[in-house]
Amino acid sequence: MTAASKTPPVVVVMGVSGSGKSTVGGLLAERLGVPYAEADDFHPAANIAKMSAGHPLDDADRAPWLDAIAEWIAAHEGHGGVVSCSALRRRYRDRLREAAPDLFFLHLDGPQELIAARLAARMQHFMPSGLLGSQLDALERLEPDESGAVVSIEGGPQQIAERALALLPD
Ligand SMILES: Nc1ncnc2c1ncn2[C@@H]1O[C@H](COP(=O)(O)OP(=O)(O)OP(=O)(O)O)[C@@H](O)[C@H]1O
Ligand SMILES: O=C(O)[C@H](O)[C@@H](O)[C@H](O)[C@H](O)CO
Repeated sequence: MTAASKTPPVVVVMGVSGSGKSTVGGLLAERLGVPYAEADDFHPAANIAKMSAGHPLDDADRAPWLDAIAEWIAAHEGHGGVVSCSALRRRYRDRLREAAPDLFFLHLDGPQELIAARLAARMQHFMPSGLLGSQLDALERLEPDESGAVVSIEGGPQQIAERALALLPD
């Protein structure tokens, strides 16, 4: 198969709030020439209200949100796409893989202090930086049988996107 005829992957850019999913996900989609979706756009209004009020989501809150993201993923399988989605727990990723078994997860990972500093500097976003602790508590890292890779969030967005591109499957 030539490179040109290769099917582009569907990639989930995962990680805790403030790890740079939206920033890097958008750049990655641009570089791959595939559609991009922001997982926050799939939340029911009640979820946004809950997080805005400083409360972490639970599994039940996340279920309809994951269903909607899974639908987007299924529609893009075979064509390619990038979606930013925290996908913190293994069972959330299992849910998304039901839509596309070959889904590739890029986990944006870095020191808590760096993420906290980026959140503190972020303006006009509904997610309170105080929820970072609960996000880190919920995080279950990629397991060896999961298709994916860990990307360091050190450096600038373009540098991280380059790093991420190099980790995508051939
Ligand atoms: N590599 C970087 N260097 C400096 N600042 C960055 C970098 N990546 C992202 N940022 C900034 O850090 C903040 C968090 O990034 P971003 O919103 O992309 O994270 P996120 O994981 O999508 O967060 P959330 O899940 O809460 O939506 C933003 O203000 C963004 O501009
Ligand atoms: O699983 C979750 O708790 C949510 O997806 C959060 O991660 C937020 O949506 C996001 O981080 C805020 O932008």
